[in-house]
Amino acid sequence: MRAFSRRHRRQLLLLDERPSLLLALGRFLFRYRSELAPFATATALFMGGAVFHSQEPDAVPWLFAATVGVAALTLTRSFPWNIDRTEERIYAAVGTLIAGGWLTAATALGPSHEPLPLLLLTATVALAVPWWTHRRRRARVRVDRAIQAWPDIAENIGLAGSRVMSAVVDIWGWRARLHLANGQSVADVLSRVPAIESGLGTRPGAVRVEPDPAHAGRFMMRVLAADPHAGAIPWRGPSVQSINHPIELGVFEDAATVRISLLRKHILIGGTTDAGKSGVLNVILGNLAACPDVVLWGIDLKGGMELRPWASCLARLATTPAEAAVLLRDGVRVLDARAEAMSRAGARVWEPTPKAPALVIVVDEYAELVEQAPGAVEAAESIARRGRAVATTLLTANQRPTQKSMGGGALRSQMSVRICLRVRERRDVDLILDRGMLSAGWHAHTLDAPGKFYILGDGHTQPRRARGYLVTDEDVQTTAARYAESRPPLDGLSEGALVEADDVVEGEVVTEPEITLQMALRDAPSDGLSVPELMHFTGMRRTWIYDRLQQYVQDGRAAQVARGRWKSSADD
Ligand SMILES: Nc1ncnc2c1ncn2[C@@H]1O[C@H](COP(=O)(O)OP(=O)(O)OP(=O)(O)O)[C@@H](O)[C@H]1O
Repeated sequence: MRAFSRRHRRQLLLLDERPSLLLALGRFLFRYRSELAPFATATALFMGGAVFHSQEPDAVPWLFAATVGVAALTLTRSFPWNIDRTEERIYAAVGTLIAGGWLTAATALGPSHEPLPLLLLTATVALAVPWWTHRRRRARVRVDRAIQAWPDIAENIGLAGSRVMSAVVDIWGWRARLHLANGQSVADVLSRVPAIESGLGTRPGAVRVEPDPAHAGRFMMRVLAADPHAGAIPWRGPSVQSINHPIELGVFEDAATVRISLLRKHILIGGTTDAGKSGVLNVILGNLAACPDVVLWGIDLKGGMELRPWASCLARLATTPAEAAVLLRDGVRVLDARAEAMSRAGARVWEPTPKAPALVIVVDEYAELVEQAPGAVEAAESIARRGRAVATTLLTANQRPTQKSMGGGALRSQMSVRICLRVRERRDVDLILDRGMLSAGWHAHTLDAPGKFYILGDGHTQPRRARGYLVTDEDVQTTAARYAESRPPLDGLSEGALVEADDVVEGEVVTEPEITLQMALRDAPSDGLSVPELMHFTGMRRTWIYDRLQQYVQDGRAAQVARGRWKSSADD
């Protein structure tokens, strides 16, 4: 009996707590205020018409003039609604004309005068349909509801006390700036992203959280209704014809284009196997190949696997540790010669032109260089330290950034553009981007598709998430073939620095592809080697090979042993 009465009392209590019908109606009206706005406006007009008709019947000319005036201002100046889109302005002007016109007629005749009520109803429904279906309005309403629901969501997921400071709707979704309660951190928010997605009712992966660089107790939340990174974004070819202009690399999360300047910038690309490192490298190389004011040299110690497809656009390609060491040493010589000439001329920086091109040295897998050619590292670091002003820069791709290969951060600190694709080890984020980036919330190990990366550009303290364009093998082939013949030679000053150097043999510069060519001819089988084979060994263009062969034949150093096949004349 006692148990029954307790239950009974609890039921009575619950009944008491139930919101009253009025409260529920109020909540419904408030929640759907945007959808109900056309009916609220029609009701207000009806009542306004009744008041004006009985109290101010002489206001008719004023109301008419005000209606025309406001409609004209709306159309021409967006006033007083402050809307930027033409179609929205037209809608607002038409709505103003209809509402003002009806109010004027209701003031003159009375709101119940036939056919005014029917006209009001018809106009309300006709104007309500585009209002209800308008995408931007619906997006704004969704955001409003999410912001209202935030305190409850925050409480449920352990972020009680956090609040939305501001929110902006854009074409891909919305962004909000939030303030955390005392003692909460961005790391707490990051660990609750799936719970936030569930609370907001979005698809998984729709919510992105970024720290506010200015305040540890604030963060930015990005909610993507549509994901610009959902699919591969095809590359449309080079976007520049000079290194003086920023290249287009891909697309940020908010669908803005990623533009980076390569002029006087060392670039570090890092990412695990299949993260899309070659993709990013190819977008950059594709753009640089189209620039007649850049000379490209390449080092690829994985047998040229990565850079060989670009061989026709590379003035030099080193595929062995010895070749890499020579190439980097020459890079330093170019740098020194330029620096000296500039200091003589009192110039501050080397301005690249087709006659005085920039020199970009591409190093695929820098860790490999450190391991296989440790003697060359000093030259690479020297270029990293001193090369910017003389437009002699490094572009390195790293599958395995190690503490050792990054020189304890010395090399990284010179890299002004850092691109971090998906990494296998969480700590690699700090090696590629910067120390502390992992704990600050840049979780590159969670990037979920190839080509997605965080980019830390010159002058920015916070990385941004983006996806690179997808460059296919055919894109590489066609781009390399298209620009192969228009690649510039090095300027006279830089060439001169190499000629003056100690590897002069009887007045001729022996560069490392040339050494490879001579060795290949010397070691060729008795029926010689074909030009495509020699191109494969040296990584050089057909014309370059023919030039050298012609010269060697003249000098008696090589001979054509069969049709199209060559061998060294000296059988040593
Ligand atoms: N931006 C991109 N968008 C979509 N897919 C991409 C993108 N970049 C690369 N991919 C795809 O991802 C796969 C791996 O790409 P890629 O070869 O560039 O990776 P990687 O990091 O260079 O790998 P590895 O280190 O093994 O050479 C390829 O199948 C490629 O088609």
